[in-house]
Amino acid sequence: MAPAAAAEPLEGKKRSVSPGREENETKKPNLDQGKQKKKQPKIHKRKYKAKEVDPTSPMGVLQYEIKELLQQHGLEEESISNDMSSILNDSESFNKHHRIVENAKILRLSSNGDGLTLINHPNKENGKQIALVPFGLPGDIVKIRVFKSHPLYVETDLLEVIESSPNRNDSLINCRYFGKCSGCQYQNVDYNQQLIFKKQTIENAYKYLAPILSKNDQLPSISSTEPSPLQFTYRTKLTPHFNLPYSKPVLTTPPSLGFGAKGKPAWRPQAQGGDFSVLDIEECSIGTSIINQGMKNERTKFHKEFKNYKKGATILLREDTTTLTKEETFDESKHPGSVNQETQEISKIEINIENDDSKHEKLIKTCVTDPRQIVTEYINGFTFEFSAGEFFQNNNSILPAVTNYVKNNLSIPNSLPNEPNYLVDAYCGSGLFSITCSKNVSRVIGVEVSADSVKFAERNAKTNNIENATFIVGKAEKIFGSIDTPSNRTSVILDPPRKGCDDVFLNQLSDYHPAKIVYISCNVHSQARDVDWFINKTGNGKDYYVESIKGFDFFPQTHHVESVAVELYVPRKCSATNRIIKAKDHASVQINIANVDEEGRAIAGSNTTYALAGHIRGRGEADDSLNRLAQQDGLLKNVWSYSR
Ligand SMILES: C[S@@+](CC[C@H](N)C(=O)[O-])C[C@H]1O[C@@H](n2cnc3c(N)ncnc32)[C@H](O)[C@@H]1O
Repeated sequence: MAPAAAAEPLEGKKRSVSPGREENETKKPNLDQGKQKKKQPKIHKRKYKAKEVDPTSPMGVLQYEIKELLQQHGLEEESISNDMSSILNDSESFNKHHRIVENAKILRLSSNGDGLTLINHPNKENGKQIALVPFGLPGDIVKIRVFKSHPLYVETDLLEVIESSPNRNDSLINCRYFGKCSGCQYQNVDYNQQLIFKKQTIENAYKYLAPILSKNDQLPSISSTEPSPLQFTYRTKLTPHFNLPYSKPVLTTPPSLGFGAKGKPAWRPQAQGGDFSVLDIEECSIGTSIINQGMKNERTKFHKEFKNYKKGATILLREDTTTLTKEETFDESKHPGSVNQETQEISKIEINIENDDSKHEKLIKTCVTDPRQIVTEYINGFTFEFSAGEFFQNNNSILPAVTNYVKNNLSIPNSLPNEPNYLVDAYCGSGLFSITCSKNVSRVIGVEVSADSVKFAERNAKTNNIENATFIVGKAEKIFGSIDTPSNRTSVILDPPRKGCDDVFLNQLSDYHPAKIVYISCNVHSQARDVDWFINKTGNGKDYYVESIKGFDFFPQTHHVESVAVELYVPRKCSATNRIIKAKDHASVQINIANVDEEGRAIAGSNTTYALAGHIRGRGEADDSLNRLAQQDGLLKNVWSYSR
C-alpha cells in the first residue's frame, strides 16, 4: 500500500510553468538556427513525494484502516486511488477533487478519533474516495469540504452535521474551542461511550499490529477501559505555544497563543479561538484549575512582551503541589510559580484536606513555568519530585488505579510462600512504578536514559523510605549487563516512549527470560507490534502468552488511551499446562495448574488457579497432552482441572 503524503493545492504555490503552457506558448522564429541550438523551455512537473510513515503512527495505522474498509466494502485499491500527478499539475483536476460533498455517512472512527467515510470518486465511475472527517462520529450524516488529497484518501473539514449519530450529544461540550482545537475529539460523546471507543482502538491495534497472535487466536479479549476519576480538569501539564512569521514584520498585535487548530471546520460556528493554525486559547477545560490560572497569567505577560520574541516558543505550565500543616505558611521564595500580572503575586490554590495526618492539612497548588524547577506530586501515599520539564504522567487522578493494577499483576504464579521476587523497571523515569511497586519484592532495579530522572528516582526512593531500589543511567538494554537477579523470580515492567521498544532490547529481554512482563504504553500500536514480535520472533518468545490487555483512560475527551499488557512466562516443565493456557476457545475457564517435576509429578505447594477467560481452544489439544501425562502415572486429576 502506498505511504501517506499530502498534495498541496496549486493556488498560492510558485510553479515554473503552469499546466498546458507548452501548447499555448507563441514560438519566436529562431534566427540563429544552425549556429546555436536553442534551449527548449523546461516544463517542471510537480512530483508527488511519498513520505515514509511509521506503521504505529496515526498515519501508519490509517493504512490498515483503509485496507479493512476496502475489504468490508468489496473495493479494490485501484477504485479509491487518486492520481496525484494530475491533482498537482492540473488545476481542473485539483478543483474537481477539492469540493464540497453532501450527505456522507460516517462509517467508523480512525485511531486518531477522526470519522471515516466513503464518498463518490470525482474521476472514476463507480469509484470511491476514503475521507477523513475530524469531529465526525459513526452514524453521522455530514456535509464536508475536501481540502487535501493523498494517494488513498482525502482530508476534509466538517461543515455541517445533517443527521446526528446516536453517540453525538453536543450539549455535553464543555469548551468554547471544541470543534476547532486539535486537543479533544470526544467532548460531545458520553463518557461511557468514550471508554468503549478506546477499547475498540486497542482491539484494532492488536488486530493490525499483532497479526500472528491475532491469526493464531492467541490474544485474550480486551478488558474494559478503566475510567479516569476526573473527566475534566485533570491535566497537570499543558504547553501552549505561538508562531512568529518568518518575514519578521513588526507585529502590532500579539499572535495567537494556544494549541493547534484542526483544519477549518464550520459545523460549530460558536467555537472560538480564531482561524489561524495555532488557536488563541485562554482556558482549557481538561487542564487543572491552577494550570488554567497559570495560562491566564502567562498570556497576559505574553501580550506585554510579545515584541521581544525573535521566534515562536512553547510555554511550559506544570502543576506543583506543596503540603503544609495548618500552622505553616506558604513560602513563595521556595516555590516560584506563575505570577498574577495584576497583583504581582504567585498564583496559588489552597485545598484543605481532612485527615488524621497532622503533617498534611492543606495542599497548595502552584503553576511552574521553569523546566528546571523541581515539582512535587503525591500518589497513593508516595511523594514524587522531578524536574518540571522532564517526563511525568500528567493525569494524577488515575495514577493510583494504574500503579495498583501494575503492582497486582507483577506477582509470579506458582510461587511458594516466602520465595523472593525481584522487579526490573525498564524506562523507569523518576521511579513511579519502581517505588509504588517496591513493597512486595526483595529488590527493584530501574533503568532510565535521562540522568536527571535517575537522580530524582534515587531521591524519591529515599524520601519514601524505599531501601530495596537501585537505579542505573543508560539505555534500557544496559540493564542486562548488570542484572544479577534470577530470571525465573523476576518481573519486568516496560514503559517505553511512544515509539516502543527496539529489537535489540526485546532480544535481550527474551534471552534474560523473566517470569513476567508488564508492558505499559501510551501508544497501543507500538505495544501490539512489540508483543507480537517478542512472542513470535525472539529466541524464548514462545514460552510466553498474553494474559491480559487493559486500557486506562489517561486522557478523557481525547482519542488517546494508555494500555497495559501482561505477558506471562510458563515454565517449560509445565508443558501440558503451557499448552492448555496457549489454547483458546473464548470460553470462561478456570484452570488449576501446578508445576511438575522431571517425572511430570505435581510439585507440592505450587498450585495456582488461573481465571482464564478466553484462553482455551477446544478441550482436544489440552486433553491430548494431559492424557499422555495422565497415562504415565495417573496424574491428570492431580495436575489440573478446569471448569466453566
Ligand atoms: C513513558 S516514560 C515512562 C517513565 C516512567 N515509567 C513513568 O511512568 O513516569 C518513558 C521513559 O523512558 C525513557 N527512555 C527513553 N528511551 C529510553 C531508552 N532507550 N532506555 C531507557 N529509558 C529510555 C524516557 O526518558 C522516559 O523517562
